[in-house]
Amino acid sequence: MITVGIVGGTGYTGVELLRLLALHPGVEVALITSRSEAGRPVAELFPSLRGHCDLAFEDPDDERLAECDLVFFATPNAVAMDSVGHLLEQGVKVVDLSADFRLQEREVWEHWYGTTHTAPDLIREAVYGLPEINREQIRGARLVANPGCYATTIQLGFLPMIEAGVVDPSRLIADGKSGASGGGRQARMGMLLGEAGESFRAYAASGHRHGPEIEQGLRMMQARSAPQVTFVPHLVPMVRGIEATLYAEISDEAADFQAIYENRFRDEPFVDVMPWGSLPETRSVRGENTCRMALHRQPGQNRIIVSSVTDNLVKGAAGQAIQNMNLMCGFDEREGLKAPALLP
Ligand SMILES: NC(=O)C1=CN([C@@H]2O[C@H](COP(=O)(O)OP(=O)(O)OC[C@H]3O[C@@H](n4cnc5c(N)ncnc54)[C@H](OP(=O)(O)O)[C@@H]3O)[C@@H](O)[C@H]2O)C=CC1
Ligand SMILES: CC(=O)N[C@@H](CCC(=O)OP(=O)(O)O)C(=O)O
Repeated sequence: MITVGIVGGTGYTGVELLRLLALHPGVEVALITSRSEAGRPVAELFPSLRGHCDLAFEDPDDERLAECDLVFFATPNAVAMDSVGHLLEQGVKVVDLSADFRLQEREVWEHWYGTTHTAPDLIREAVYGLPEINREQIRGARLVANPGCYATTIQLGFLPMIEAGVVDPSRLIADGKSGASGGGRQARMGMLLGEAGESFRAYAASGHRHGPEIEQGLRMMQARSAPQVTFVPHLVPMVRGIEATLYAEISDEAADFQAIYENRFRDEPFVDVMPWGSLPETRSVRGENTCRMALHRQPGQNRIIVSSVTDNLVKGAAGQAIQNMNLMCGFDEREGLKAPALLP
């Protein structure tokens, strides 16, 4: 049994960690932080956790966190970096759901996140937490940078064709759509029902911070030339889910893409390749730690198309964080993550 702490327990990914960890037989959640709700019982704010969690929120305190075996940071960007060094020194493992340790180049991180990195020495140590490409490094890591939700959905969708070298990595397109929970639980005008409901729009079309994260991930997959991805996200008036439609130009006409994808992910517990021509839906992964995808090609065209879906709060965040914790702490990778999707 290990003890874990969650920093940011009132946010969408924090409460999703609580929901999933309630069913994990090897984990005791020992403390949950919130500055705005300190002192309030967790199950009072989230009645779905009545009977599963008898803790009250407490103010974040590094000394208290240092009593845990592992700490999840489910906090906005640029928060974890101030505490991680101290926790690692105290022998605590860390999974950071924010972006603080995802980008290996400090200057690139500072450009996209608009602030100075306060723990640059830890950037090199952090392991990018996409188990499908980094499983062995994650097992030995003290600090895991959990990938972004779009980045997970898009990197997994491109992974087999990039590794196999059967497309041009410099001409990739990723058309992403996310539900509103991807933007977090804090109040924002653009996320109000009256603003985002009954409507559909692109955002960050001139550059999103997951763009460099996706390209860095594709470089780890051994792209033969520098990968370039045109990524445009969209906000969909639903709560959970991401669908990414990916386009790549085929460089090897003899390649059997369906076989490449099925072989690459055959032993992956959390990636599902559907039959050729299928259309995965976000609701097929709602609440589930799965990335589900399917391949298409239009007649007479040299583009391969992949439709890839995840639940942004599960495989895109809390589920993947628990998958990483399982690897770091020697549990079965699937522990606590076996439940199928919620339908309808
Ligand atoms: N939502 C999603 O789909 C995904 C989110 N992520 C990333 O995960 C992280 C959490 O996201 P999400 O759950 O949506 O965020 P929310 O905005 O919903 O929640 C943020 C949480 O952090 C706490 N918090 C805020 N500021 C601080 C601070 N300075 N110190 C300590 N705690 C703080 C808040 O509580 P309080 O203010 O009361 O302390 C709250 O509990 C973000 O970095 C996000 O980018 C990654 C993948 C997907
Ligand atoms: C709908 C919506 O706003 N989605 C978020 C998803 C990104 C996210 O959560 O990623 P980080 O972990 O890098 O912050 C966004 O586009 O900013």
